[in-house]
Amino acid sequence: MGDTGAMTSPAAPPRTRPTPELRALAAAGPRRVVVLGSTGSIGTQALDVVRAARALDGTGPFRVVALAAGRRNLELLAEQAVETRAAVVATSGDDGDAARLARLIADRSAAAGVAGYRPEVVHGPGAATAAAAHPDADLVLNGITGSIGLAPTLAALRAGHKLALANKESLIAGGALVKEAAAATGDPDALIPVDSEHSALAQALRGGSAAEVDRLVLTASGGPFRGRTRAQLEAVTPAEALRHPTWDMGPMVTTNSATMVNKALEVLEAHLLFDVPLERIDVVVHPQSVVHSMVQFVDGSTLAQASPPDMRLPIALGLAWPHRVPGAAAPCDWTRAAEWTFEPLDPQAFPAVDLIKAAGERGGTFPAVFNAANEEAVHAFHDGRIRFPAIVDTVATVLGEHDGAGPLDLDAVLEAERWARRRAQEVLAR
Ligand SMILES: NC(=O)C1=CN([C@@H]2O[C@H](COP(=O)(O)OP(=O)(O)OC[C@H]3O[C@@H](n4cnc5c(N)ncnc54)[C@H](OP(=O)(O)O)[C@@H]3O)[C@@H](O)[C@H]2O)C=CC1
Ligand SMILES: CC(=O)[C@@H](O)[C@H](O)COP(=O)(O)O
Ligand SMILES: [Mn+2]
Repeated sequence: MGDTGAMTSPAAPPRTRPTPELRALAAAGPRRVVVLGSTGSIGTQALDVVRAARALDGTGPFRVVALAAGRRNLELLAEQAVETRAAVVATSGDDGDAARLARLIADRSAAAGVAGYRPEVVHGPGAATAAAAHPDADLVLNGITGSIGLAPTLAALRAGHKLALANKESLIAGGALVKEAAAATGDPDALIPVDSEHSALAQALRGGSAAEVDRLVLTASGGPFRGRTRAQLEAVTPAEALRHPTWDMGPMVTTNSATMVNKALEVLEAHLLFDVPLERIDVVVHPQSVVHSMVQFVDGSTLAQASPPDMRLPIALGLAWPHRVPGAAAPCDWTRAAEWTFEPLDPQAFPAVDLIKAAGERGGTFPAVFNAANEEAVHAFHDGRIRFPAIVDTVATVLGEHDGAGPLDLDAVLEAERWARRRAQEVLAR
């Protein structure tokens, strides 16, 4: 067997020089960026990208104008604020959290010799949404987890900003609402995928016209339980579900990878982003996570995007789109033997992809219900209240009871989500 590990382990990205495109981006004034979910996996890697890009030429193509996070890691949020000198720092926490955050920022800025730095600290459930609409921003990176990211997603687009979207749940729940908000900006590049598969697809789609696209093929690592039967999945533990074979991510997306709900969400995400019908979107299991997805064209040609698993690449491309950031991540080492394998998904053990295709065909609020029920079930699994297969079973039960008729507006989505969460809790308690 080839040495797959050597090709896939993220090494330090190579040091390099800015391209003329990136210089032009910086010369036009750096892209002013809001990072939502800055203390999480996507958020911290986004700040790595900003820092590394600055090191390319001393100034850099990005400037952080606002940061937003929850309330769990105010120390890190304060540290990030002092490093980036963001004008606005948002926490979803309460008055006490905001006061503590302001104190942490004051202490750290004094220690860093920038005692005069006093950002506006905003807090509460609407804080990330306010940050997303910051008037000085050009681009918002949404790295929040869950459909709680929908309001910030809509706020960013409605403020006319570009949206680099990692928070796939907001596109799933908001669907046409998010697409309409993106279209209303008048910017064909308003909605930029950051999810690795969709970044790969966006890159491969540069290889032909929309009419020349035959199928989209999303790769899936298969997660920690690849090859298990449904019966074997009954005994798996939360700790095992959090042991992703190739990516280091937050707990929700990691658990979703284990159930294949992540791939299900991504199939619908691809349909919404690229307007390819669901029946022409496939999933293939590729355990090495080096080929991030593929576009098959009508002439039989397939274009794939390949790189060792490292989110800094799609994040950097998302921040600079349509330009590439030199040295964003290490490339494949083509001088060493490697093996890439592909195998079909087992729909009996992992029915989530089939389930979302049916929900996507029904449209309306069905996808929002799928996601909301899943979020509740994932928490129940980690609390030890249900076994692993019950996560997707719960989603199926709640979807089966949903009446999604009616126009799709924000109120309808929020009401459907509330219903789905309530109903999921009842099903989970059985
Ligand atoms: N991680 C990855 O490699 C990938 C992630 N994604 C997607 O990106 C999104 C983020 O994932 P990931 O970074 O792994 O998740 P994490 O759990 O690591 O991070 C989530 C971030 O969101 C913040 N947050 C939570 N609630 C709020 C709120 N109400 N307002 C503002 N911020 C909030 C958290 O802050 P706090 O810590 O204070 O709670 C944290 O900063 C998900 O949608 C995921 O599916 C997609 C592809 C790859
Ligand atoms: C890195 C990324 O984009 C994740 O969404 C990843 O795809 C998860 O891996 P799975 O292929 O196991 O879902
Ligand atoms: Mn992905």
